Amino acid sequence: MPSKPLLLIDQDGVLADFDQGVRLAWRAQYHSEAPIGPRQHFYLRDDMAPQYHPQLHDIYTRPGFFATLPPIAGAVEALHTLLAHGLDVHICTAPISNYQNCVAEKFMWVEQHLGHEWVSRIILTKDKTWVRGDILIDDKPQISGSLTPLWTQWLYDAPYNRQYHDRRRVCWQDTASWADLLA
Ligand SMILES: Cc1cn([C@H]2C[C@H](OP(=O)(O)O)[C@@H](CO)O2)c(=O)[nH]c1=O
Ligand SMILES: [Mg+2]
Repeated sequence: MPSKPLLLIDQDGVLADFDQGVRLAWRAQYHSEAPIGPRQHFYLRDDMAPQYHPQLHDIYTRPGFFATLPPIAGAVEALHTLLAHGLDVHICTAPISNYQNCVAEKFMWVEQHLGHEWVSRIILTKDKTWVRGDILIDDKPQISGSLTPLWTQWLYDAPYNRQYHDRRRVCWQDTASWADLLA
């Protein structure tokens, strides 16, 4: 790794809490807990019975969902720290296929939580293997695409990826897990 690596940081599941956003929206609408089983799969729908899939889809495609996702604990502070240490930090995020609200709202989220100057650091792509970088911090355990990636993935810790032990694991609140980046 070069002394100042080019860093790609994923958005949902690393900066913005997609799962918690669904749980909050479900509670607000149905006045009950979201019927989500143990989190074992990356896609939330895979831990929900098929009968609930239309309601789940309705929640994460509706206006306001992506803009109002709560931040992951420690994420905003961590990104400011990384930038202050001179790292070239970019946010590398994929839109959902129903992009109508998601795309603009991902930008709004970054502006609101990180500041306007971070908007120009967003790289929006369906295929992260096309993006250059040294390290990609991402919660998705299997990232596929049409190229061989130039980056190495550090897995952002989540209940649905804990069965993977083949990569470095990062959690913002565990500062030792990313202290090497500041060295
Ligand atoms: C459908 C779904 C999408 N997402 C996020 C991941 C991607 O964003 P990101 O690349 O910022 O992590 C985006 C498109 O799949 O939506 C989840 O995190 N969980 C889900 O269940
Ligand atoms: Mg993600």
